[in-house]
Amino acid sequence: MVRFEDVTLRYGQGPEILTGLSLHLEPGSFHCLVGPSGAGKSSLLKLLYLGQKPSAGRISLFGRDVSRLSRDGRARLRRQIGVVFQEFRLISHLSVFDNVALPLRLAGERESSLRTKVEELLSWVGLADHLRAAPETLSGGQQQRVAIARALVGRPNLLVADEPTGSVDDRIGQRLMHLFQELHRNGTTIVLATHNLAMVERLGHPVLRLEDGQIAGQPGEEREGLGPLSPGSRGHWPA
Ligand SMILES: Nc1ncnc2c1ncn2[C@@H]1O[C@H](COP(=O)(O)OP(=O)(O)OP(=O)(O)O)[C@@H](O)[C@H]1O
Repeated sequence: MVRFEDVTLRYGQGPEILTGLSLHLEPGSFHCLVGPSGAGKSSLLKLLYLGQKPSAGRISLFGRDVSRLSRDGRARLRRQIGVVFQEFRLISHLSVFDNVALPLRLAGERESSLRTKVEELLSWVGLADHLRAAPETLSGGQQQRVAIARALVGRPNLLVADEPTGSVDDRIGQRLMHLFQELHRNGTTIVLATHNLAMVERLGHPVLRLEDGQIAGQPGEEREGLGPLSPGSRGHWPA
């Protein structure tokens, strides 16, 4: 599903953020990505959703070497990936409904069929009463839920989420985690970056710990994840 081979990333002439990183994530797996602030979690996710090209190395998604894809091929692949951005990135001049409907409209889905999907999902995340609202009139937590609904509405094969519960209260956070677990059970591959180690432990999925440009533990080697966090490793990273 996801294969990184010797991937290095630097921005311009800056330092290497990721250094010869290799990684293999099986289809249908759920991994939590943790590590200190600035370790490069968002950068790794950016590579995953094709928002950034690596400086060196090879990335394959769904069995395709992404560097060999045409522009159209990249766009098609990108449509199979749902992304929850840390800073939401909602489109301010579109309503809540239209933000969530956007991926389906771009994929050419008919209005009659997308309406039900969008309304159901927005209802599920507790925003049924805000369909016509402008994003800036919502609280941070509500905007985050719109961003999550938009990432999920196309039923992506790969879901990439950057701190997806950072702005919601515990109750909503748990509900969202249930939703992610349900997606995982339905076969979606998920990579979730977070500082919330309690949530990581609750989820109980394999952990990828990013440190010094590498997945900690086996620098440069292919990883399947590190297993659940041990109780002793709780609380190492600042929120
Ligand atoms: N577009 C960019 N241009 C230049 N440097 C960048 C860019 N994006 C990120 N960086 C740098 O890359 C490093 C890793 O940043 P990144 O956001 O990936 O870390 P992170 O682990 O997600 O951090 P946090 O947990 O605080 O969100 C940081 O030093 C950051 O300043």
